[in-house]
Amino acid sequence: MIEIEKLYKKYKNADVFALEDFNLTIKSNEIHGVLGPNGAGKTTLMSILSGLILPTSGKVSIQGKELQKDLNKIKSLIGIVPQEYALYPTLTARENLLFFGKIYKVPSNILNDKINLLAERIGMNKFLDKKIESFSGGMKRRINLLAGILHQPEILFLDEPTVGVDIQSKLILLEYLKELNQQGMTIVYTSHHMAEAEDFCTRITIMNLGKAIITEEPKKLIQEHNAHNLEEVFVSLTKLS
Ligand SMILES: Nc1ncnc2c1ncn2[C@@H]1O[C@H](COP(=O)(O)OP(=O)(O)OP(=O)(O)O)[C@@H](O)[C@H]1O
Repeated sequence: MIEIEKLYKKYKNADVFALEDFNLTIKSNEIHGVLGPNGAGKTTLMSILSGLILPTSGKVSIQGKELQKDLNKIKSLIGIVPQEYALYPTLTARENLLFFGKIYKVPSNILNDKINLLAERIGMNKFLDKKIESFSGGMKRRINLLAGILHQPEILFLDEPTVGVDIQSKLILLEYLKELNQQGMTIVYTSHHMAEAEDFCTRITIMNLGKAIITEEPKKLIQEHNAHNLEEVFVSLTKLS
């Protein structure tokens, strides 16, 4: 479970808060979508939850551990798949994954087998010994995902994992993420694709201007707003006033 209370973030030299009185509880085993227009604060939130940047104030606890106090313990419980590729282009996919496996302290006697197994699951086993620079966007995203889950985290943070991805890679990614969720992984993801989020997420939070506007199951939200789909609800709740 992730508990976020009264979270504020103001970047140096910024005039406004990127996050302002942000409160949210993400339950275990959810696929939780964090949705919002450009600049809403999604990446800022994900970066704080992943321990990459510090909040200005507020409290975050992950699996009962306070983020600022127990960051090292929390880091072994979480996986991070950032918006930008975290991969070294001149190394092969396998070399990249070996590197991430070592950082996350995956035992070296099982690391290579694990890489083979996971790569096979997402259709990348034939490409493991090819350099990242030769990969399409979808292939990079698939390897990027494996880099974030090699250590079997309890919670996975994904920032726009399907951007620049062809439909085949997208389906493979989403199907595999659902499978990981069924095996017990909590998934927190950001996206601008409302149709994708509607189908993929068990609950979503719509945020705007640094604040959480609403948290609900997509179907309930659509019903409650008498809308046809999530996009309609999203547009009406984030309208510029
Ligand atoms: N490093 C930074 N320094 C100063 N301001 C920043 C920085 N990063 C983000 N911001 C500001 O914080 C606010 C929230 O940005 P953030 O990137 O978290 O939004 P987002 O919802 O992820 O947007 P997008 O959908 O475009 O990725 C914006 O006003 C942005 O300009």
